[in-house]
Amino acid sequence: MSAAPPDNDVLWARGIVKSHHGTPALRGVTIGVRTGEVLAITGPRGSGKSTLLGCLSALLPVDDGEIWFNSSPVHTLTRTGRERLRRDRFGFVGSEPHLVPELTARENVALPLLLAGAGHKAARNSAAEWLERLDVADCATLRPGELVQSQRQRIAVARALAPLPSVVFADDPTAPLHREAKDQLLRILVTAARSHQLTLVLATHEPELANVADRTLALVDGRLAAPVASVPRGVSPVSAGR
Ligand SMILES: Nc1ncnc2c1ncn2[C@@H]1O[C@H](COP(=O)(O)OP(=O)(O)OP(=O)(O)O)[C@@H](O)[C@H]1O
Repeated sequence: MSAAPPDNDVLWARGIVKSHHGTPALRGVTIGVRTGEVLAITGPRGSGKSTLLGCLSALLPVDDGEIWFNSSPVHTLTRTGRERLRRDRFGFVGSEPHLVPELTARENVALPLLLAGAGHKAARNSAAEWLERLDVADCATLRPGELVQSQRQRIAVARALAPLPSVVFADDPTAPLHREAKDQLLRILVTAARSHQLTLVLATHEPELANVADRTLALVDGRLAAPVASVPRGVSPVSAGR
């Protein structure tokens, strides 16, 4: 019989274990993500960051352990249930912006809103606002092939945030960018998440990028190490290993 997840955690996982074709990636990770926080997961390449984000975001089923979203179990959901949860409640930004090449930037950002049932005009207006917020309004009518990588990545961020998901997962979103564009994208992502009270879980192998987070946890070889930094914003710190 399991204990109930803490009330103020939007996501809570206990003892999650995950292997890829026999290669262990997570070896028993317990983690809570508080509503509205910016949580950075750091660790060297291969330490399990992407796998952890994949499990928390219901992309990957766990081999063992529990995951709860808003006090509802995720680990018992069927594939369809996980897909629905991802579509309705989560947003994603990867290191490569997977935009639809045939659509303009504005149409790419409007797409998830339309899929969620928004009207054409509302989706179009909201997409335009998000492009403005991310400082790429002038790209609205251009297609991904006409944009540079940093612009495409901003559009991918706009697309992930526009539906106002409960949790945004960003897996090394700045990886392909040069230093200045990295800092700008990260700043803009975190600012947008904070101003809309979105929870952001950010995986990065660049520890200095985690400075923007409220809390940083480090993964080492599929296990969480002790917290490496904590910048609480009016809330008391919580240990990694609850
Ligand atoms: N699809 C897969 N098939 C086989 N092994 C995998 C797969 N995905 C990840 N792994 C293995 O699982 C372990 C954790 O990988 P994961 O990608 O989660 O780490 P990471 O910290 O995100 O690394 P990176 O920073 O390089 O993205 C590694 O040993 C990796 O080789």
